[in-house]
Amino acid sequence: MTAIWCRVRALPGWVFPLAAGVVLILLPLAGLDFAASRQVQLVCVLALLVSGLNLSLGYAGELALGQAAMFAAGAYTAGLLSVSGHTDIVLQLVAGGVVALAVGVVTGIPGLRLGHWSLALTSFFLVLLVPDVIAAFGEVTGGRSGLSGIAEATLLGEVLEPEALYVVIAGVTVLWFVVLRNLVTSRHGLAFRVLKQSPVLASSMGISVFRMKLLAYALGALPAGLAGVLFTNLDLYISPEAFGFTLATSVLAASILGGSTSVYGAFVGAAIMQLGPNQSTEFQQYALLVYGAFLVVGGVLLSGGLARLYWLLIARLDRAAGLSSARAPKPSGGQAGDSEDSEDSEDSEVPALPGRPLEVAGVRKAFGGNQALAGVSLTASPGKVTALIGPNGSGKTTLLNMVSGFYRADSGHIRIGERQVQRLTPHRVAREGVARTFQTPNIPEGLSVLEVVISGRYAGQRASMLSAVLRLPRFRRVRTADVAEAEQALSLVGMGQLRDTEAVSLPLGMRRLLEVAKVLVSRPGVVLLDEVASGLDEDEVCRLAELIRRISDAGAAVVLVEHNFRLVLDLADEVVVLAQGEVIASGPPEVIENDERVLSEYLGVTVAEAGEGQRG
Ligand SMILES: Nc1ncnc2c1ncn2[C@@H]1O[C@H](COP(=O)(O)OP(=O)(O)OP(=O)(O)O)[C@@H](O)[C@H]1O
Repeated sequence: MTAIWCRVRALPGWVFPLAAGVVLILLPLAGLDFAASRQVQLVCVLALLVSGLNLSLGYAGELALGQAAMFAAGAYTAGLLSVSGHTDIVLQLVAGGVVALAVGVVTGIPGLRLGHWSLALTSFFLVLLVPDVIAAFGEVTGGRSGLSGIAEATLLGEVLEPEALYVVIAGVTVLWFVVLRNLVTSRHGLAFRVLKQSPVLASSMGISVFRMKLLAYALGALPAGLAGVLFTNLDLYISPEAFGFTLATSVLAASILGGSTSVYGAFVGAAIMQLGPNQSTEFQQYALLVYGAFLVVGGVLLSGGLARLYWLLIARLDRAAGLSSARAPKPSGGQAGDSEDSEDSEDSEVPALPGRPLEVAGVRKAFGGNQALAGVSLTASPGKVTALIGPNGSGKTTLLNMVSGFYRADSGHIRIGERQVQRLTPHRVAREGVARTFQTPNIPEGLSVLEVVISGRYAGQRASMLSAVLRLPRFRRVRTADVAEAEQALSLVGMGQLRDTEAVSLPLGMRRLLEVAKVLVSRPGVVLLDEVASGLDEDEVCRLAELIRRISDAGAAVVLVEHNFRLVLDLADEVVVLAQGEVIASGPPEVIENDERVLSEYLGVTVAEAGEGQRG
């Protein structure tokens, strides 16, 4: 039994879904009657809708109920094309997909621009409006009594018989799931997962939060539009009631049930919803009530949906068979890399970094009446470590947040090389070559150590979504480079053997080193390290110090915010001391460690006491 399980697990992850897809397409050969065939086709239609929602809700973390509106857009596009004599299914699928995409973009932009819950609210109102909009254009759409006179679809001039239509519906569904699987297991899927958990982290890595969320929402419109076209050709009649709030809630319920962060969970959730409750006419009367109760209870009790239960079961079987769960594929179905664990190597080279000078001039920032920075100036040069020290609340983190674009300066300038960056958004600053760590390590859940490091390369190395979806050579080249560079960076921080471990499970010290490895693979020109040594044991501090030195030797301008005075004195080329938002001293470490004001304000000792301390 164990041997069989090990063999099954050794197969590539895509084998089983592909086999299931082939079975789905060939199902009529098993002698499906008309009713059963119709149900399977309705499952496909619902699964397309649910997978679109999963993309924005599960992957980009944006609750958007607009799928019903995009479904309607696809359905009415197909219906209207058909009544005007354009029955070709390919033409309808292209047109329905494009119109749904347009609806997604047009409704997504204002919702996402406003931020917070705005997309959820705008898409909610959009769904409420759909029946009224269809009714308002009654002369074209048939109004509340529906659009009839839809002719059977054709392909290359031939009418599609029911069996052929089945193959088209199942085929489009399988194709879309292949596309979705390829997308979410690519570096774009990784970027979506980072974005969902921490937009701050994502933007500090050069990912445009707005663009990525819009992309997920608009891309999710595509399967909804296709589903609409297929639904129209299945029923040959459409009316506004089919696209209302009840449908939107059933899509959301199926998404939560199957697991919104799962590709295939969308199909399972849709199948259960379609073959279960949606069958009963009695249920239809109370559908909204039941969906609502299900969302509340299911959302709490079944976190991660059936997909999570599935992965827990797989992990248990893996353990029973003696397989390391760390090597098991992630819930999204993807393996981050295929190569063997690398040996740690203290001798691994830090690649040359495109260092750029950072210049902060007269920067002021107030939070209400609290003047956090009162005209701070400093310069960090490439190839040098510039330490920023000062008592708690003196403004160090605020300054890092200003440089990386999270706060806007009230006045003053910040330059990276020749470029003024004080008005740029965080992801644009990151694209200017600024990489940073956070005071509390910001590591997304559910990512392996290797995936976390790979995510650091997202903004620097471009491979289009199309190349990811079609698995073009460019995608494979970038993926190979992603894995190789991430492994090299991990070996530099001495964590090569941990590449498949879940990153959030690491102790604090290792999470800090992991952040440094992630920073490194982004090939930064300016590196901002916010208290990276805190929580590290002595060994780790030594390894970190060595690493920081090598990063600056490789050419980067390093700004080190640190409370460990000894580390600062050992490592820094230049020290800038802040107190109450002002620079009270700056210079080489040997000057700073004897500066009376620094010793009294920062360390609370006199020069004589400090000297005794060092002698002791
Ligand atoms: N988002 C914010 N809103 C309001 N006040 C803030 C904000 N961020 C920082 N401050 C205030 O600005 C001042 C400087 O804080 P900052 O975190 O930059 O200090 P720090 O030197 O990094 O301190 P620590 O060493 O404790 O991290 C503090 O008085 C803090 O309360």
